[in-house]
Amino acid sequence: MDKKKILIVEDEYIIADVLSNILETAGYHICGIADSVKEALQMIDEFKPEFVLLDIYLKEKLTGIDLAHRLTEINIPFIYISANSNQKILEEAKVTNPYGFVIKPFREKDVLIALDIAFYRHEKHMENGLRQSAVMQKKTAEILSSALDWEHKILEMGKTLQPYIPFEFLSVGMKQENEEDFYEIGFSRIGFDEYQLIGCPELMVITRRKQHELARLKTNDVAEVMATWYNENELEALLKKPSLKKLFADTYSLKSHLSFPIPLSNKKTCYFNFYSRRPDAYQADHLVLCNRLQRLLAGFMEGMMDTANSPLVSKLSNYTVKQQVSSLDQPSPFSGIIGSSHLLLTVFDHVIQVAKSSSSVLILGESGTGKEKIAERIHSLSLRKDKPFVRINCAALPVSLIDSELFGHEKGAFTGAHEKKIGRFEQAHTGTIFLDEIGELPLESQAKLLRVLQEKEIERIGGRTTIKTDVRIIAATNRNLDKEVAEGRFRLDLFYRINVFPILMPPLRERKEDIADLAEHFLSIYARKTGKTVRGISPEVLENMKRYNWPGNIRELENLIERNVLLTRDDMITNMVLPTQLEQSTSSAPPESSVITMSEGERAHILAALKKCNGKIWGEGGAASLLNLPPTTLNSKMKKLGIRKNFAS
Ligand SMILES: Nc1ncnc2c1ncn2[C@@H]1O[C@H](COP(=O)(O)OP(=O)(O)OP(=O)(O)O)[C@@H](O)[C@H]1O
Repeated sequence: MDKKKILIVEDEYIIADVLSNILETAGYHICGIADSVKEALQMIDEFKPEFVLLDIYLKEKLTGIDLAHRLTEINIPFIYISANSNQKILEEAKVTNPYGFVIKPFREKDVLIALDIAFYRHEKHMENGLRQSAVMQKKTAEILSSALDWEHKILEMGKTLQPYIPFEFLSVGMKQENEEDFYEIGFSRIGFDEYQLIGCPELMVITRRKQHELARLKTNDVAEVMATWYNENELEALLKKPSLKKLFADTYSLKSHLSFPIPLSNKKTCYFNFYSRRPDAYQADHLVLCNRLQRLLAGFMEGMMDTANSPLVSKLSNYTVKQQVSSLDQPSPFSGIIGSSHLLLTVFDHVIQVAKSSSSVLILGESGTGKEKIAERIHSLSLRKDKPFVRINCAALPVSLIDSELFGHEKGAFTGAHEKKIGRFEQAHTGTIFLDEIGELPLESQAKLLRVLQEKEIERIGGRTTIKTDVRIIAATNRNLDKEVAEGRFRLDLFYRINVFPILMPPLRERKEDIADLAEHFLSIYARKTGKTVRGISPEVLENMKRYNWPGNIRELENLIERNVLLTRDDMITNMVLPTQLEQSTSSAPPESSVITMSEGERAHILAALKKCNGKIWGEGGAASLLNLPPTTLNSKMKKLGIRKNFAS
């Protein structure tokens, strides 16, 4: 087997030497040791290392963080090895997306594990990258040969790019040589697969500007010569003076921007300008992608110029764009998952990006934000969709049963093991396992899980043989795993293994624009279930709902709508008591006229028990024993009723 080539960038000779010895002994080839960024760049040119170990402070002025940006551009993975634990530096280092971070002084084991994980993650990353290129090429050919009109062809191209370069607004045009050349077409994203075409006529209406004013504004746009990204502050600085970019940013509340100019073979330049409402949507990774896509997109745009009536080669005055909203006839892959906020659309893009690979996915987010729903969707969009999807809630299992539940046991393996048991991993063979609340997994089981992920085989408890398994892992947690790792409750190596592709579920309070759609969705479900005719929710109640903070997120909203559908005597919900208000009213005697539903009664009862036990659930003096319930049942009831573990609702 070829030895992997590693470059060490470290200015302390002794440390560099120790590292070099450790790595050579472990079977790596050290192709060089550089003590400054300048020397490192020369060695990279000469030796083409596959991996770089990087100290932060080096000889001369440039730091390891400066070099890291360059490494990302040329797609060489790296980890930092540094004594610096200053928060500001760590933050700056984190932005460069390293594959790991080892703090000095280090143990031999730390370095080797960090490298092993880094190679594994890079491989997954490359695998995704290669898949992306193949998908893009196929899609480009399909779009060019399709019967769509040119606007929709460009839109289709934008949609193909969306999972990799996210945007809420995309404008595509040609570099302008004079005002007459004005051509620009915009697409504003309004749903997962819905975009509004914004041509010049629409822009004139929306912004109340005349065509020549728009053309003049466009001459003020900075015309980048290479792909460049601007995050919030940089974009503000760029858009100080009036320009077309500024007009887009102001009109659509856009906060970051990636400009991607594409030189064509006829010496002209066209560009794809991406904008996002997130302040930091673009990073160095996107530049790498732009480099890779440049030829493909140039070919696409040249193909577009050959299309009959292409406005790319005629003047704007020759065409008008029909106002239209594009939506495909096929059902959305996210039907049933309600919302069109840009934060949720970003989640959808990530799902599309990762679903078809077999990479592990880590879904992070507060309780009730829809993590399980997303996990199911990743499975149903994957190539494993017809194979088992096995869910296991790590928090709901007593510690003593976790291993047998996950890996199974042989008959007689321990007292009470009367029968052989097939574990969840075996059940999930060729499919997906969803490890919900992975943050609750005890350290001992974490070690076993890590071994399963590394070796891809399991051993039943009491068994003598190993069993090969092919299982895709999706894990979820509402805990802050960074913090769990820092405090020693979660293994760093397991964290890196499962954190190959993180997806962050936004809390409902950060996407309040979705509240009305969600409320309507649950309203129609519960109206149907209860056989009641409830048509809607009054605008005042909706306003109130938007002001509320939703600590229990969508689950809480669902429960609340269920309760109100049951309680309402009208065909409209015109009065809704939000949980904070409800808590106050249930702690005193309920008003005589009000009806308390079963779940409200149950909720108040559980809250009272929790209060009495100071929030303790398990063991002696815990709420579970007071209520005479198994703790796992109490836990799931609390979840269903939107009661958090610290028993604040
Ligand atoms: N976008 C959505 N559209 C419709 N229903 C949703 C949406 N998101 C979540 N739900 C519903 O909200 C409830 C909670 O969702 P889910 O169980 O997926 O959350 P979770 O993040 O896994 O919660 P926990 O961490 O507590 O397990 C479920 O009934 C789910 O169907």
